Amino acid sequence: MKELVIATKNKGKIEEFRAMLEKKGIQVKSLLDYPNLPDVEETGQTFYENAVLKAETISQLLNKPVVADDSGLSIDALNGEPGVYSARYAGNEKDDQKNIQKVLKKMEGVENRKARFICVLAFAAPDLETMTVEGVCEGQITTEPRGDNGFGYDPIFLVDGKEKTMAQLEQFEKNEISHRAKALKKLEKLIGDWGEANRESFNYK
Ligand SMILES: O=c1[nH]c(=O)c2ncn([C@@H]3O[C@H](COP(=O)(O)OP(=O)(O)OP(=O)(O)O)[C@@H](O)[C@H]3O)c2[nH]1
Ligand SMILES: [Mg+2]
Repeated sequence: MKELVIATKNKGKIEEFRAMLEKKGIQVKSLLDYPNLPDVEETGQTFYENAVLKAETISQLLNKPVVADDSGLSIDALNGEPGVYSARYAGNEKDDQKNIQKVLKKMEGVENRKARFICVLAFAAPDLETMTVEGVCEGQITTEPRGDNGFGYDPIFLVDGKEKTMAQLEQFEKNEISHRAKALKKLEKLIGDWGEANRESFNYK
């Protein structure tokens, strides 16, 4: 089986990449499989900068092809917050419940609830120019959490065109419409079939 390293420690992301890629014969590894690697500090101002930083740093350290995901929630009425700070919006402990409560508090009484999830994927490989793609999923912020699936802000994100929050969708349904799924589809178009990417230049094992 071919393998692909996703430069993330986020278990929610890892699960989604596994579900989307393993059915194509790609075994997904994550930074949890490489516990000795240093943390990559997300110093960028944009999803693009952070995704490229994570992908290139880890690809250089492992000398392998690596995909990194930098993603977040952008709320119109909050001028795009929490944005690149989505994971740490309510503090460095990256607590999903605290992040949700902070958003709901800021959105109290706010009429315009329009928001979107954004996912930028960067693909870096030895001797290859790094590629980036973006996927967007539009929706509305609810007034209270609903549903137990997914991770992050999923329970307060009502997906446009569905009468459910992202956390009320089954994983396979989220993986049909999510920002991450859309970005991955674009990346697959750029790379071609992951099997095709299994060339020496990509150093797949
Ligand atoms: O409800 C959600 N459904 C999603 O599908 C989703 N995708 C991203 N997010 C939020 O944005 C942060 C990413 O920040 P992020 O890209 O820096 O990742 P992270 O720090 O969690 O892990 P890593 O990949 O950097 O190791 C996450 O923690 C979440 O709060 C999501 N929330
Ligand atoms: Mg992060």
